[in-house]
Amino acid sequence: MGRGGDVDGAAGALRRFVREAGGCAVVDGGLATELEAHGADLHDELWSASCLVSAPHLIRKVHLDYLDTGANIITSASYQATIQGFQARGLSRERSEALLRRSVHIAQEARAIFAEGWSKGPYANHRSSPRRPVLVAASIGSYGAYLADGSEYTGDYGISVTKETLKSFHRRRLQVLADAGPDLIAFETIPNKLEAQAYAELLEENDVRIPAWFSFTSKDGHSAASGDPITECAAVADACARVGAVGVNCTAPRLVHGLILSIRKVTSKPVVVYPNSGETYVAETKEWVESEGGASETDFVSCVGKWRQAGAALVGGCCRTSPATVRAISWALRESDDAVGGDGDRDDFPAVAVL
Ligand SMILES: C[S+](C)CC[C@H](N)C(=O)O
Ligand SMILES: N[C@@H](CCS)C(=O)O
Ligand SMILES: [Zn+2]
Repeated sequence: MGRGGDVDGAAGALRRFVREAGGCAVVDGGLATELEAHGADLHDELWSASCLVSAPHLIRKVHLDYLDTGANIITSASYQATIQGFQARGLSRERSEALLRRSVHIAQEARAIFAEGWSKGPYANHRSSPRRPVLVAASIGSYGAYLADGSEYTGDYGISVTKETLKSFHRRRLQVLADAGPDLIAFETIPNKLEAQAYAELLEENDVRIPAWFSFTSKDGHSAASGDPITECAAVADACARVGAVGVNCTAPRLVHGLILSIRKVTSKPVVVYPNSGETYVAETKEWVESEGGASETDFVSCVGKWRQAGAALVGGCCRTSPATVRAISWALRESDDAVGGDGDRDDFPAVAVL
């Protein structure tokens, strides 16, 4: 990824990847959700990052399950992994940084195991084997994730938190994760414009050469969780050449279509959407409860073709979605591909590609 003049660098790289993935790339589903489904207890300030210490093998298994069900992008277990959060638990700075790097390496190991399985499989030497490219995204959860109070769904950090606060909070973590060698950096559940601005400045100042995506949360379909218009938030991402895709995650499925249309008004970068199940998160108990008018997983997958038509180029799931959701998304995209006369490249035969 070039600096300065290479203005379409990150977006161009993502566009090429999406094309290679068959016209729409499949993002994995909820990582924390699936860790819990396998018995992990995430009632902890570190949430899913606690598994980096207690159950790295489980993280690798969940990544593999998402690869097995069709994901083109797997997202590391670093969403709530922060140096500050680990240090608050008595870990040294060195150990905290090692855990951040480990989150990326676990995902890379899963990809290697997956590719190895296929290379020994019945299609290994098939001349016409189609390819399934796979990228590892390093997750960076918002400041609200670290606060562990659900503020990634409100954007309410208090007036004492400035752009500089956010930059100094994220700076070293971003550098450590970038140095671990992921293919992408996924800035997830961004609840306000201020944090997007902080990330954009950090990407430039730290000269991060790995393509990023900015993914916001929304509760109303028009604005980020804080109330900042989604068009203004997406415009921050659009203005940063190091951002390759813009979108929303951990947002109710019923809001996604309108959000795609709004985002497309201010950017031509690929749009990424990976909604949650439509349920509501209760931070005090760290449990999910049914929302009024919430969509079920089935409703969500039936919308995938429409989201693609609206311009989504990367589609997956967030909290309360599973490998079954990802399998269904993958199939839905294949169907929509057929409907729009796509090139039919989507398949079950993987090959590893790096941007
Ligand atoms: C995306 S939310 C469900 C992550 C967990 C939250 N930051 C918490 O610690 O409660
Ligand atoms: N990548 C994270 C996002 C949480 S909102 C996860 O799936 O657990
Ligand atoms: Zn989520």
